[in-house]
Amino acid sequence: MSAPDSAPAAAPLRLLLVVAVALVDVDGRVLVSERPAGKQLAGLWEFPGGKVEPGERPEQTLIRELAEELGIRVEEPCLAPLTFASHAYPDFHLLMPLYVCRRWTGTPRPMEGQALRWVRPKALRDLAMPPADAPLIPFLIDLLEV
Ligand SMILES: Nc1nc2c([nH]c(=O)n2[C@H]2C[C@H](O)[C@@H](COP(=O)(O)OP(=O)(O)OP(=O)(O)O)O2)c(=O)[nH]1
Repeated sequence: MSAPDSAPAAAPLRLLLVVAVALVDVDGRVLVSERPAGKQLAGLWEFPGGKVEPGERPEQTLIRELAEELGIRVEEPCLAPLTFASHAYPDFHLLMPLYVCRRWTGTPRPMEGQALRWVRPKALRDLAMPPADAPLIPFLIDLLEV
């Protein structure tokens, strides 16, 4: 058998399913959270959320993450799908549905010591966010900016 002419194809990137949410306040601002020092993408502002664990539905993941990260309670019918991110990082491919939520119980607070900010959707363009998040911003502007 002869050797192949071209180099072997690179191994496919592992697909990582992460779910995120834009919490929207009465003024139409969305909550972003700063990734802590020491983690990948540290210092960048992201939407609350996290990895979908085995056996979880994405909505269950969000409800769990919002309780853990922000100390708020969200009911599943209050999570409305908006769009998704599909982005190749060097070591994995991120698939990240983005939900919108306008109703929750409690006041979001930094349960893990992370910095939090409420920002207008247009102001997200000036914020340092993970590269996967940039294509999500126009959807939030269309939905929320008058
Ligand atoms: N929650 C969230 N994650 C995002 C966003 N944009 C983006 O690229 N990500 C990436 C960063 C991480 O690689 C992954 C989220 O994983 P994660 O927050 O559960 O995990 P992590 O990296 O903090 O690490 P760990 O929980 O395993 O310690 O998705 C976003 O807007 N929100």
